[in-house]
Amino acid sequence: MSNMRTVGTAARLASKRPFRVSIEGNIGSGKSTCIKFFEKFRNVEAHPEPLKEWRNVAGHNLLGLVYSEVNTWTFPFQHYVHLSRLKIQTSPPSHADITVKMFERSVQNSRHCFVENAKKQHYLQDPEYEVLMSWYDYTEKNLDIALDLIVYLRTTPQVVWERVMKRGRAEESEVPLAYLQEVHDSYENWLSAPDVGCEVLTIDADKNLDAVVEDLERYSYKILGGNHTN
Ligand SMILES: Nc1ncnc2c1ncn2[C@@H]1O[C@H](COP(=O)(O)OP(=O)(O)OP(=O)(O)O)[C@@H](O)[C@H]1O
Ligand SMILES: Nc1nc(=O)c2ncn([C@H]3C[C@H](O)[C@@H](CO)O3)c2[nH]1
Repeated sequence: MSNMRTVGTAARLASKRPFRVSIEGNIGSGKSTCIKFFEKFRNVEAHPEPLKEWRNVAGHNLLGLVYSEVNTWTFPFQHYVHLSRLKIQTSPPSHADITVKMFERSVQNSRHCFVENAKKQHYLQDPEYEVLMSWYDYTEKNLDIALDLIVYLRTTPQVVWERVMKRGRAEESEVPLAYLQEVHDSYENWLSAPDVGCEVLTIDADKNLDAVVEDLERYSYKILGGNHTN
């Protein structure tokens, strides 16, 4: 992991790219809420998840389709998620004094979390999985998508399921607790491994909003790259 981190840091220093932070967590864990908290900093460029894009791909709501027919639409949906995340993660900063680029989930998340789960649950056929892996391998070898920090909003499936049902996004209205358990387990497998490739700051996001905001405040120096030499 330290070598991966060195590579990432070296790439950042060489290209003087901003500090890259991915806000990670289950559906309904509070990522958008976290992004909104940091948007107020002038030197931060924050990117929420491109839901609008996923809901209108030449008039097709891919997000709705993947929830309605998961076996048919996971493969195309993961392709489009890859494209949209790649655009966010590799685009240059919007102006010169941006020193932190923050986004909701990442290319690494798709590969190590959602696509791994889709393979495990057979939402993807093996050949489809291998095609996606070829994309990820090429991307990681040829583009600088390295992350400097992951903020993991860790939750329990029951808590986020209640939030998702209360929030009431149309596409997610039928999401079973079991699916949130799958996504949770995929996150845990990914972020508890020794070779994530960057530091992981875990925050207990089961807590109420005020308590989580207090933690974001407490860790904001670190989340905004304070401990890294720019
Ligand atoms: N700590 C919290 N306590 C209670 N409710 C919360 C908390 N954090 C977020 N919420 C609420 O839960 C819902 C989900 O929050 P949010 O949209 O930030 O999650 P998210 O991680 O962005 O979800 P998704 O992955 O689906 O985009 C929202 O209605 C939000 O107001
Ligand atoms: N299948 C699948 N693969 C992904 O890579 C992925 N990334 C996000 N999402 C879903 C979760 C929320 O419903 C909604 C907003 O996070 O989009 C995904 N679903």
